[in-house]
Amino acid sequence: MKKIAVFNPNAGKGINRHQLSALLPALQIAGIEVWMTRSKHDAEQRIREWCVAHPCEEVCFIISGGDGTMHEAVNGAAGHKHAVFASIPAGSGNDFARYFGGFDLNASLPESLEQVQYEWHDVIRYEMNETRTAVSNMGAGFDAEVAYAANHSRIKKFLNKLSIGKAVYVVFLVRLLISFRPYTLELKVNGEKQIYSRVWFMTISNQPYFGGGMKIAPSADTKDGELDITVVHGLSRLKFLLVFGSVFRGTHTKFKEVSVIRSGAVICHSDQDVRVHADGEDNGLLKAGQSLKAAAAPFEIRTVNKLTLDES
Ligand SMILES: Nc1ncnc2c1ncn2[C@@H]1O[C@H](COP(=O)(O)OP(=O)(O)OP(=O)(O)O)[C@@H](O)[C@H]1O
Repeated sequence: MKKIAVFNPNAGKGINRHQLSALLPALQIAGIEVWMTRSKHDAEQRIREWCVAHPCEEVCFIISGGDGTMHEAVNGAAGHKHAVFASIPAGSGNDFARYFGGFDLNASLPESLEQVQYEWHDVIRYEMNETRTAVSNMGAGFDAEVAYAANHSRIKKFLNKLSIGKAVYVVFLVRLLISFRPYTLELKVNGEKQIYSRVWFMTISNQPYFGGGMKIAPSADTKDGELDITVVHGLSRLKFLLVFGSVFRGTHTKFKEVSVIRSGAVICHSDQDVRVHADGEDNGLLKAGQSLKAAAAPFEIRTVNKLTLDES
């Protein structure tokens, strides 16, 4: 199988920039083509071009970056049935690798990649301004605002260099806790309409983790053909902070203000403009009254089976 390793030098604290040059000869000897992304959207664009040029070729895209780079890769390869994805986690959050597994960027990488097996998983196919795919999760509201503010801040890079990149989220979490305006959300799920008021955020999950290790949807499973929808609503600012803290342990679902719904598809409407993310990447504003449609697309993605690798 053809193997292409895609490195995002901008991800996380920049380990790719520092470690890749030492590993390049080994990757080349192993016949692994290496691309370094040049800008945002470059990975998606180049993968799309490669897939169009090689419609029938089996290929493994080994993505070294964070969830945003994997999101781009999966969307670049959309429709190419012969693609497999592997992760070398190098981002700040790395929720893809936390669930699907990942490889270390070290001298044994080419050898490890020789032994892998693959598994099919569901993805989230969503439609807002265009039709796209999310691998791990997407959401609307407070969390998307925090991610947007953090990713557009100058201090993220600085904190990443100090290996405390996640601290930037705490800074903006506190700031937005004061200014965020909860919204009214209408969901169409399982043939029913449900309305939630004072919504802080809503996530649509394919797998349990989001936001860099928070277990927002503890029961989510990428092979059940269902989306796990979590709505956090009707809370004071103080209680929201308490519930948000409990997400790290996955105990938030005990609160009555946290609704969990499982459905194959969902249509969302908000009463005000609300920010949306997909795999932690900003997806713009869902305008008041605009539809966000999402559905589980069963067994649409093949990822490297890390467990098999560990056992071999
Ligand atoms: N060469 C590049 N220069 C600037 N930005 C890039 C480049 N290559 C990719 N990007 C962008 O960098 C952003 C951050 O990448 P990514 O999300 O993978 O890392 P992260 O934010 O550190 O990790 P995580 O999403 O897991 O928290 C993405 O939006 C991606 O599109």
